[in-house]
Amino acid sequence: IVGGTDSSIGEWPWQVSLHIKRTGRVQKHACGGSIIANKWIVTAAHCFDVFSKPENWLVYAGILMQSEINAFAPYHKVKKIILHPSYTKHDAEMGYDVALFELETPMNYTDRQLPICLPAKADANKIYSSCWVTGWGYTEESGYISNILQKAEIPRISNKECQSNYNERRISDLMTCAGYKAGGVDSCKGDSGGPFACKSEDVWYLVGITSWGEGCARQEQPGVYTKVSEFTDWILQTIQQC
Ligand SMILES: O=C1CSc2cc(C(=O)N[C@@H](Cc3ccccc3)C(=O)NCCc3cc(Cl)ccc3-n3cnnn3)ccc2N1
Repeated sequence: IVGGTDSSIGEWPWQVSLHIKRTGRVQKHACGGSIIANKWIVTAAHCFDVFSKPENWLVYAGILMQSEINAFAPYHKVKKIILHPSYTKHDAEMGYDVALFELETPMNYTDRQLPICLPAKADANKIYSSCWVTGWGYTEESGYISNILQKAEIPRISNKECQSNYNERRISDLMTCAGYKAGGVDSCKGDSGGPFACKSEDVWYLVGITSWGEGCARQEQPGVYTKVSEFTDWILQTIQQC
C-alpha cells in the first residue's frame, strides 16, 4: 500500500497473508486474501499464475506483522484452489480475477481472525461511507514488502471516469476502481488478492479484490478491483457445493 499507515491488531481481522513455499527456498508473502468462512479464503486468480499447486501455499491469519511468521507460527494448509472459470491466465486486466482457497482444516474465529461479509448482487451500485485497502505490499512503486499491515482510505470512482484513465483497456462492469485524481495513495506489489473493504451501518463488506493498475499511486491511474458483488452468486454456489 502506497500512502497508507500502520494498522493495529484486529483492525482488519479478515485479512490473511498467502505465502509460497518452494522446496529449498525461503517462503515468502505472495498475495493478500480475505476470510469469508471458516475454511474459505477469497483472493485474486492471478496469484496462481505462477504457483497453482495447493501444496505450495501457506495461509497466515490473525497476524499484524510479517515478522510474526516463523517456524512456530500457526498456518493453514490449502486443500483446493478454485479459479473463476472465465479467468484467463496472466491476464488480470481481462477481469474474472477471483479465486477461492479451501483450507484443509477450518479455522477458529478469534478477535483477530473473523470473516468479512460479501455484498449482495443487488448492492452493485450501493454508496458506502468509507472504503479502505489493506495489505503488506510495497509502500512505494519500486519498494519493498511492508512488515506491518498497511491501511489506506481510498474513494471509489465511477467506471466512466476509470475508463477515461485507461483508454487503451476495457474497464468492464465486473470491475470497480478506486483512487485519488492526484494519486499518492494506492495498492501496489504484494497487495493483490487482498480486500477493498467498505463500511455500511457498522458492517464491513468485501466490495473489491485488489487486481491491477498502471504503476502505483500515479495520478489519474486508479487501482482496479474485481467487483465482488458480481461474483457473490458464484462464490456462494462454489462454497456450498464443496
Ligand atoms: O517477497 C516478495 C517480494 S516481491 C513480491 C511481488 C509481488 C507482486 O508483484 N504481486 C503482484 C501480483 C502478482 C502476484 C503473484 C504473482 C505475480 C504477480 C501485485 O500485487 N500486483 C499489484 C497490482 C496492482 C493493483 C492495484 Cl489495485 C494497483 C496497482 C497495482 N500495481 C501496479 N504495479 N504494481 N502494483 C508479490 C509478492 C512479493 N513478495
